[in-house]
Parts: sequence; structure tokens; C-alpha cells
Amino acid sequence: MKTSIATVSLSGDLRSKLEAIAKAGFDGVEIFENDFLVFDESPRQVGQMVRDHGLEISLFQPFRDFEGMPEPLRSRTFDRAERKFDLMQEMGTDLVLVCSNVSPAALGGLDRAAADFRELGERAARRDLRVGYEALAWGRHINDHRDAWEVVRRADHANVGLILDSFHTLARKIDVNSIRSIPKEKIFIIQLADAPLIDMDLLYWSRHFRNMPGEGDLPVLEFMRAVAATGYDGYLSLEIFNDQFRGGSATAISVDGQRSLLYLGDQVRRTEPDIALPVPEMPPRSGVEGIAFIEFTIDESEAPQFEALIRTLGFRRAARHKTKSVTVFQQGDIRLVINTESRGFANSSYLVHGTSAYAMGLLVDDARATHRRALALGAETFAQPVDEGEIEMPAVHGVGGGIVYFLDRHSDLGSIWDVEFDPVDDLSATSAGLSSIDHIAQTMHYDELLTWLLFYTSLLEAHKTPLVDIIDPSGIVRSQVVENAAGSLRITMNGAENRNTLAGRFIADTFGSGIQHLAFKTDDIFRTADVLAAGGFVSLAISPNYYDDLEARFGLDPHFTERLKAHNILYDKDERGEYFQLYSPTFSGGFFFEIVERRGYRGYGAANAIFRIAALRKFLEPADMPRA
Ligand SMILES: O=C(O)c1ccc(O)c(O)c1
Ligand SMILES: [Mg+2]
Repeated sequence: MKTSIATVSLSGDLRSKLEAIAKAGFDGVEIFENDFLVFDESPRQVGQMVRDHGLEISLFQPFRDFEGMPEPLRSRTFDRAERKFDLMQEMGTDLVLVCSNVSPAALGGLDRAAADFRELGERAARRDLRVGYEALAWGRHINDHRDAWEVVRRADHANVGLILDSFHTLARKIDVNSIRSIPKEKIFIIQLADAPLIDMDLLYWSRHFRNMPGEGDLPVLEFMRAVAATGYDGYLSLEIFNDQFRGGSATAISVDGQRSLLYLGDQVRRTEPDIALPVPEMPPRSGVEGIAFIEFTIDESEAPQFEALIRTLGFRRAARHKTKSVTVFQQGDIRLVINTESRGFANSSYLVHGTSAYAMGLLVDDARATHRRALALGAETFAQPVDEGEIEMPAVHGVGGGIVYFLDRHSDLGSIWDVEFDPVDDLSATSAGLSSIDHIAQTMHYDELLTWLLFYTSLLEAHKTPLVDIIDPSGIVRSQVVENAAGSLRITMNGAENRNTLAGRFIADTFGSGIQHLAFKTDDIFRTADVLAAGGFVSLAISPNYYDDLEARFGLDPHFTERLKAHNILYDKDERGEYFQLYSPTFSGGFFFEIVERRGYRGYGAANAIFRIAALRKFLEPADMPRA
């Protein structure tokens, strides 16, 4: 499968863009005219630079306001086209994208436009060049690919074809099945982009908010299935106008782009029979049965304090590693692994980030197949030397450089706890009824959010929920969840836009993104709260005003509100059911725990986040609080 990306999608100058594009594994690049115009090298040198990076120019674009012009503008557009043809030949590309005319001077009329394209096709043919016509969603007369196709059909010239851009088609909700009857040789290239659903002017939406297929809300897969059904087997080319991407890391955005195309191709291959598109084979997305473990890296001297804390949460020491300073604390199906090794990745992680939950283990259907898929999608593998008798757990780097391990029940990995660990008899802790990890909360910079969303959803059988804004006294935190239908995988991701929010401070204090909190599940929050209180656990104090409001909002029985208040339990309710949340204060580095009970409820208590954040801040900086 040939992949390409438009230079306009990335930040930096042309040279650094090409480097990032080549490194991410693309085959081609769309040269956006402005990127060339502001660059100081000649067209010939730019062409050479592209080829030196092992890339091909998939097209040159855009050529604007061409078709349907009255004289003398008409002659001028042809002169302009000839100049661009010269440039394309020097650069070494045969395809130019002509987007539909937006000029008030344009006359309209399918036959007039077709006649112009036929003449342009003639001129292009003399130089062995090709012209592709794209309907901009806001084109003056042509703003629908079906009309652009009619122009191309009537132009009836071998050197004139159609360019389909998923954004323009999907933004106008045009039936994608209209693509299925277009002859594949008349589709010169496919441009792909997704976008979040925002109700706004089409041009503004397109120029500022596009994102990678799978990162937004448009049915790009349905579009691509229709394209594949024509027999199309050419480039899939990303054209992503996005303010954030323009300011981001060209390398990271390129990697995301390549991943999005491979994932899209993979989905098409699995849903559309007999396609010609040469999509690479990879194992299917993996089902996640649960979170096998969370591993903390801690300094030996701090470990006793941490262990005392998790004991108050009802965890008992369950196993000790046969050769390493690694212990496992357990409660229900929850395993917290405490790593105090003074070498290896855990230790380097400690040295950089301090005490942190630096690794997670996912229990999947087939761990090694999941790892293969992750690598096929461009993830960075993680491995460190294993000692004799140890099992090598497949892993990749995740958020903030942390580790995502894959485990399964059916291979040798299923016996890892027995093979590598000795059981420990620890009767000192009383279970608090915590049964499993409800969700893992990762905090990151806002501009990393789409990266990890795509990482998880392309690898695992999971979907994303809509973006939610969380109000922190010092700014906005954008939150989005990746979860599966069974609820056995729930990862909440908080993207901090500024460093003054609690999430922003976590990133600053721990020198990077990572897991900021873990939520454990209980079937009886009040019983759990009693056990915790008896064991000396101190919950995060919530403002009494919260409970007054809660009672009024939901019409709660005052006795019930009193019980919530007595235990600092937060409450939420939706059409499906009720939700209860209890928090620990933060400890070293800003990490904290949450305990939740779900009674049919499927959300995450977004309405309560502001109260939790305020309470945590008060805990961190009591005197400082009124300024927030
Ligand atoms: O926003 C634009 O003008 C523009 C230009 C060229 C394209 O291919 C496109 O999709 C949009
Ligand atoms: Mg386009």
C-alpha cells in the first residue's frame, strides 16, 4: 500500500518535513506550493531532495480558480498553468491537483468546465503530465465530488482525472456509495482526512481542524471502503490542515499519520471483499480481558511508606520475585507490582520521573500477536535482557515513554507469576473489597491526546468516547476515554493545555506524561469506606457545599447525602444508573488512587472532576488556594 502525506500537514521547513515523512515510512509526499515558495532551493533541487529521502512526489498542489473563467481571465489561467507545468517537470512530478473554482468571476456550467479541462488535459499530455480535479466543499459551482466527476467524465481526456478528498465528501455528508461506480483509472489519487464533528463554516473547519483518519468523527472508513470497491490501488495520501499539527512535532505527527493509514487499510481489508489495495497483513485488533498489573518504580527508601499506604487500601503482599527486588501486592484481581531495582529500565524511569506507575500489563487474547500488530503500526518495541528461566514479556513504549506489556492466558506468559515469583503469606491486611481496576488515568500534554487515542484504538478492540472539557481552577483539561464494550479496558486520558492546572503540574513535577491515578472497583462503596477508615486510610476531603448542591440537584434523601458526606464520597447519576467515587490525597509526584462503585453507570463522573481537582489543590497548597 503506497502512502503519502501533504507537506502542509507538518511543522518546520521543507527539509525537516521530508526527513520526518521519510523516517515514518511514507512512500510519497504532496508538495504544497507554499512550502516550496518559501524554500530557497530551485524546483530541481527540491525534487532531488525528495528523491534523496527515498520519497516520490505524489502530486503538486493546489492550482486554484481555474475552470469556467470568462476572458481575459481564462487565458491567464492557462498561462499560469503552463508556468506550473514547467515547475512540475523540473521538480519531477506528473500530477497536479486543481481544486474547484471559488472565484466570484467563475461562470459555472458543467460543459464549460469540461471544455476547460479538456484543453488543460491536451496541454498536460504534451508534457506527459496529468491533471486531477478536486471538488472543494465550498467551491463556487462545483462543491460535490459527483459534479466534479461529471466534469471529468465530459472532459473525456486520458490526462484528466478525479481527486477524491474524504473531508470534502464527508463534511457535506455526500453518499459515499456514489464513489463505487467511478472507474478506478479515472481516480488519480485519494486524499484522506478526518475531523472532529464541530458545527462551523466548512472552510474554517477544513483549514484548522482536520485530523488523521480515526482521530476524528467522520466515517472515513466508509469512504475508503467505497474507494477500494472501485479497484483503486494507488496512493492513500494524507492532507491534514490542523493548527495543532502545524505547531507540533513533525516526527510524531508523521508516525501518527502512517499509523492511521495502515489501520485504515487494515479495516478496509477486513470489511470489503477482494480489494486491489495492497494492504499489509497484520494480526487483528486485540480483545482486552483486563489489566493484568500496574508496575510502580520506587526508590528502596520510599517503598515502605508506599506499601503502608496500599495496605490501608486493603492490599496484601502476595508474591516476591525470585531474583529481583520486585514484589506484588494483590487484592481481588488487582496486582500492583512494586519495583525497587537499582538497575534496568524501572530504575532509569525512577531517576527521570521519580516514583511513578511506569508500566501497565494488559491481559489480551494473544500477547505476541498483539505485539506484532503494535510493531506493524509503528510502535516502538521495548525489551530488556531477561535472566535464565525468566519469560520475556512482549512490550512496547506507551504514553510518556512508559511501558505497555502484553500478557495472555494461553501461552507460557500465563504462568509468569508462578515461574518468576514466590508466593508470600501476608495476613496483615484486610481486604477492602476492591475487585479490579476500573480505569487507568493518564495525564499528558493536550497535543499528545490524539496520538495515544489512535495508539490504543488501532491496536485494541476499543473505541473512544467524546471529548469532555474539565474545568480546573487554573485552566481547561481536555479528557477523552478509550474503553471496550465489556468495560474491562478503560483508559481515561487527560490532556493539559497549560502547566498551571493540576494535570499540567503533574507533567511538570514528574518530568513527563504518565499514569496519574488508578481507579479500583468495589461492589459496595460504603462497606469499602468503612474498612478503609478502620484501617487508617485518609480520604480526600470534599467541600461540604458540594453535598448541599448534590442533594438539591438530584433530590437526594438527606440521610443518604449525610452518608456520602461522612465518607467524602462523590456521587453522579445518569439515565443508566449511579456512580460513587472516593479519592485518596496525592502522594509523591502527584499520584493518587480512586475507588469507584458503578450501579449501571458507564461514565466517569466528569461533573465531579472540578470538585476533586479543587480538593486536591487544597490538599497540595492550603494557603495558596484562594488565589487559584
Ligand atoms: O483549503 C483549501 O484551499 C484546499 C486546497 C487544496 C486541497 O486539496 C484541499 O483539500 C483544500
Ligand atoms: Mg484536498
